[in-house]
Amino acid sequence: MSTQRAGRQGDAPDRLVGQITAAYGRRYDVETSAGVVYSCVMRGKKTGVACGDQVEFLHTAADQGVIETILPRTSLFYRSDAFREKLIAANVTQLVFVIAAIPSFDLELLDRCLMAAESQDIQPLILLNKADLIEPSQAARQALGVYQALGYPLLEISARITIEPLIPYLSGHTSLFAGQSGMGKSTLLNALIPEARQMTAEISDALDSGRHTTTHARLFRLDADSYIIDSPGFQEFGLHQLNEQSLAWGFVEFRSYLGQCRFRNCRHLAEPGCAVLEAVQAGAIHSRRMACYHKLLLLRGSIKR
Ligand SMILES: Nc1nc2c(ncn2[C@@H]2O[C@H](COP(=O)(O)OP(=O)(O)OP(=O)(O)O)[C@@H](O)[C@H]2O)c(=O)[nH]1
Ligand SMILES: [Zn+2]
Repeated sequence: MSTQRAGRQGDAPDRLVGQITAAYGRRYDVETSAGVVYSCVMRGKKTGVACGDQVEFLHTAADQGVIETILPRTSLFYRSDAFREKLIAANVTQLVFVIAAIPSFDLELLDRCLMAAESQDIQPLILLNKADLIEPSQAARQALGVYQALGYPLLEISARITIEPLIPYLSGHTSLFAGQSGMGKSTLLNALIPEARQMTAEISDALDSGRHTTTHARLFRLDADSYIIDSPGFQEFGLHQLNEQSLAWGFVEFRSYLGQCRFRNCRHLAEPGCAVLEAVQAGAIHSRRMACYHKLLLLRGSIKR
């Protein structure tokens, strides 16, 4: 990715198009197809722009701009609770969910990220990092077998040893790297894109955060048609944006049973003749996944307990 900055181009503000390559605070780096980077803010008090978004902006001064319009997106990966939305990345085609045996991982976060990806037609890839930790990885591999059986690709890797096996999976995609803190996202990214380490340090310095860790989403070019968006680690992932139907649809193994229940408006809780519950009883749907669905309904306030 070029780090060339914009120069002054006359008095009348030009209207330009570019892509958000970094989102920090209320400032955004926007890169044009010519590889020029502008530091932009949103017009007025508007928010709602994410790393990866294509935007129209006015070139106001030197390397500065004001974002006027967010162009239509192909996808938006985000989380939300009852009060606010946290946009993570736009226009991604693949979610690379990074997980590792150590520190301990939370499968519910994986379930939730899969929901968010499924609802936006983003293709998931589960990346089990730290495969060099042989014993602990054994247990993780077993736990992740459930997802493999659902058809989700699972790749084992050790970022410390080599990231070579990951490269073919990234080709032609805009991949979002997401996961809990400490799973090795930064190590992976630094191995894939050596200048990423420097950029993370620069942002930390600019924000005076004193921590050289991923605090904001950032887009990197891997090759001519492959991009990576790195995102800060998270410990929770709300899905308030998804209604009951979208939640049920997000569990891929429910899909063939949806529409088969006795009641058309079945919520798959305890209704008689529920095809999804019958599939759980028959062992065709994992009870932990069903429990996760019920918990998500409970959190939405859709069911009372
Ligand atoms: N054994 C082993 N350790 C690894 C591997 N990859 C990363 N680590 C270690 O795991 C720790 C966390 O790695 P990071 O790359 O900082 O993790 P992160 O997911 O970016 O964490 P945040 O920046 O907090 O989101 C570091 O001590 C790494 O050296 C690996 O393949 N094997
Ligand atoms: Zn049902």
